[in-house]
Amino acid sequence: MTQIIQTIAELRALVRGWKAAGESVGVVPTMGALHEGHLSLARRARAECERVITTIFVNPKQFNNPDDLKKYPRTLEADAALLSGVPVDVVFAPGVDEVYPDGFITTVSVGGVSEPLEGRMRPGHFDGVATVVTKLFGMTEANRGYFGQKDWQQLQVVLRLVRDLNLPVTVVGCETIREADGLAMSSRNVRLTAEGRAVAGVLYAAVTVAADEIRAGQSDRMAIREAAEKLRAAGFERVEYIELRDAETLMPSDDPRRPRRMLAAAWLDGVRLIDNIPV
Ligand SMILES: Nc1ncnc2c1ncn2[C@@H]1O[C@H](COP(=O)(O)OP(=O)(O)OP(=O)(O)O)[C@@H](O)[C@H]1O
Ligand SMILES: CC(C)(CO)[C@@H](O)C(=O)[O-]
Ligand code: BAL
Repeated sequence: MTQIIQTIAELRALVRGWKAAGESVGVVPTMGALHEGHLSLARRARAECERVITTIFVNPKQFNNPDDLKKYPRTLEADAALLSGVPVDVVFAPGVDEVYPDGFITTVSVGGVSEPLEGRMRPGHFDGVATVVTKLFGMTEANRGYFGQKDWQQLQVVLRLVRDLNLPVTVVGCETIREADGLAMSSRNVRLTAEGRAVAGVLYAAVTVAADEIRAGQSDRMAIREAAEKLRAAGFERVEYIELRDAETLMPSDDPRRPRRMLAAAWLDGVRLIDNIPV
């Protein structure tokens, strides 16, 4: 049976019982509006941990754009129903005041890997993510934390955070789940118009071709320029970035011996889509 819990005190009491019985705990942090991508994380946690907590919290501290926060889909009942099908043990859905009570002043800020790409386009975003993820690890006492590769830079930030602060949690990066046309599943996809949705798969297709070309020896710049042109031709109104980076540090990389990643962000229909693939 999946239980919905909204207070930290109740969550702690439950976790204390599990830990006393020697059970392992997995946490799947989300902002709700769940889709198959989230459920794949929850199923992996279910397979690997004795107890599973999915957190649903639209974290105001990681939104640099107030309109984005206001428009973020909120579907708690439907989310809880999907999670009871996994099933997870607990849906932890605290209110904003529970997570950030009066007087809250601490910020966790990861340097380096937080700075480029998403960090540059969304100032303060990764401080908000690092702060809330640190709190969620503390509240849930999780042994394992599950994160999607769709948010590749976020995954690297969390890995760095856990290493730097010696947090007793293993971070598990899970494969990106895609729609049939390659579009990475994302809660924000519901905001696309039918016309936008029909061309959104071009983002994944264009970076896939660029990565193939780079592997075949074409210059990075040329391959990336072609990908950006394909997006504009398909109707994307703005390409924020398409970059080839070191997969771990997210710094520019022309060393093919290190794992590299192509990462992209582009606007379609007023919706900001992101994607990334290995090169
Ligand atoms: N398509 C996906 N495949 C795998 N993991 C995913 C996918 N989409 C989201 N996740 C992961 O689920 C977790 C929660 O993400 P979040 O609630 O922000 O959902 P989202 O769909 O990414 O929403 P957003 O529109 O904010 O990007 C994150 O670790 C994220 O990487
Ligand atoms: C990890 C996370 C739940 C922290 O708010 C969020 O950034 C997300 O949904 O990816
Ligand atoms: N999915 C990552 C969290 C965010 O976009 O705010």
